[in-house]
Amino acid sequence: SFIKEFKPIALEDTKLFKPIKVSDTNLSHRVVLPPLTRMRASFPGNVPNEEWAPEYYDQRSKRPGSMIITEGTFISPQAAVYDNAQGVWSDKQIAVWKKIFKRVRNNKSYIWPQLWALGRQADAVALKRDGLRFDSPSGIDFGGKYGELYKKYGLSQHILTKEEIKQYVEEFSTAAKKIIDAGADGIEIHAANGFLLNPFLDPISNKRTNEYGGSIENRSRFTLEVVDAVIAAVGHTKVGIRFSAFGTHGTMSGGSEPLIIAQYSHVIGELEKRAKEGNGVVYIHLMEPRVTNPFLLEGEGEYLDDTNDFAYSIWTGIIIRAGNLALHPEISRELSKDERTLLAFVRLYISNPDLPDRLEKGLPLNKYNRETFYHMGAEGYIEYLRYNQAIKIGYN
Ligand SMILES: COC(=O)/C=C(\C#N)c1ccc(F)cc1
Repeated sequence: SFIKEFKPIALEDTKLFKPIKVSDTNLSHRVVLPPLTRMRASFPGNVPNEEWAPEYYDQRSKRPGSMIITEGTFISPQAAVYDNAQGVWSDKQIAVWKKIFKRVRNNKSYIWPQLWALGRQADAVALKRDGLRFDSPSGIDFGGKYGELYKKYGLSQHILTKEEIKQYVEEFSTAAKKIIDAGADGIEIHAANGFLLNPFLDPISNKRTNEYGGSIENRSRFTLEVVDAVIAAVGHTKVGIRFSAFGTHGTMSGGSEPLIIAQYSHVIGELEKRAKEGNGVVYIHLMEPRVTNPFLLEGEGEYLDDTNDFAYSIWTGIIIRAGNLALHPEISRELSKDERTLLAFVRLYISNPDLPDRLEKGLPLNKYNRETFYHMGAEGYIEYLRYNQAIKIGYN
């Protein structure tokens, strides 16, 4: 059914529906599908769901010139400790990715897999079962539901050595090369939401005193080494990166850390320096402070004391902004006034495969069901209806 208590506003007169060139891609609109894990990959093997994933991405890229960033996608087995999320390291995985890319390309749209490594947020049961490392920057006890689970399984955090950090850098660049060679239009480095790179960026979790910690520059090093290695592997025109400066998911500081804007200003400044040398990433993708934790419900845990505006005075390229926007069209209208801003909508794009058309015309939106975000099933993945299909069966 449609969301009742929400009055859609047509955004067709905004820049959101003005074409924009993003690196080698020609977008016909600026509504982006950002990453959200869907837990439909098969285990063992972390293979994308061959039956449903091509359909899922085909449905959401139907409007030619759309930009899709995929569900988080693991770079290696050590990075991959959620059984039903997909990876890019094996031939079996690549074979299904090629099917996905073909469907999106047939729609004349573009797809950017998000490259992911779990670090501190790996699943304790799987870590124990597979005898994998529970990787972290400094082994700081971070409590929460994760903390208890790790203790229950007798897991202690492994403080990454410099060699292991280099290994991860290598895995990011190898994964990027593989997935670009398989036909992706670009890749997004996941440096957000408390996963591998994020705890290195955050003083709450990174207490290292060697070159990977102890200062804003040193906390940025791992992320920037990944950026440089991926750019060296696939070229700067195919690389984006996602940050959640104000995020608290995974027991990150969020806005309570006075240094957090300085920290991200430094990283983004380093990206801008590379751009000025003709070797910069294509875009930076920022989670809005309004959404501090993707698992909280609308309006819960909002952080409204700061904005991502700081990034605009540092980074001069494309900025993608994501965070509870579809239900705030007045905010989308405001943010889209900026010439280089793309807006990402994940929950409503999941339940509205034709979301760009609906936002353009101010059409009612299908409700989404959180229960099926992360659950193995076609329901909640490929069964949501396009507007005309919904009307035909009597949605109101
Ligand atoms: C893929 O990028 C993410 O940030 C994923 C998650 C977050 N936050 C995520 C989604 C579903 C889960 F079950 C665990 C983590």
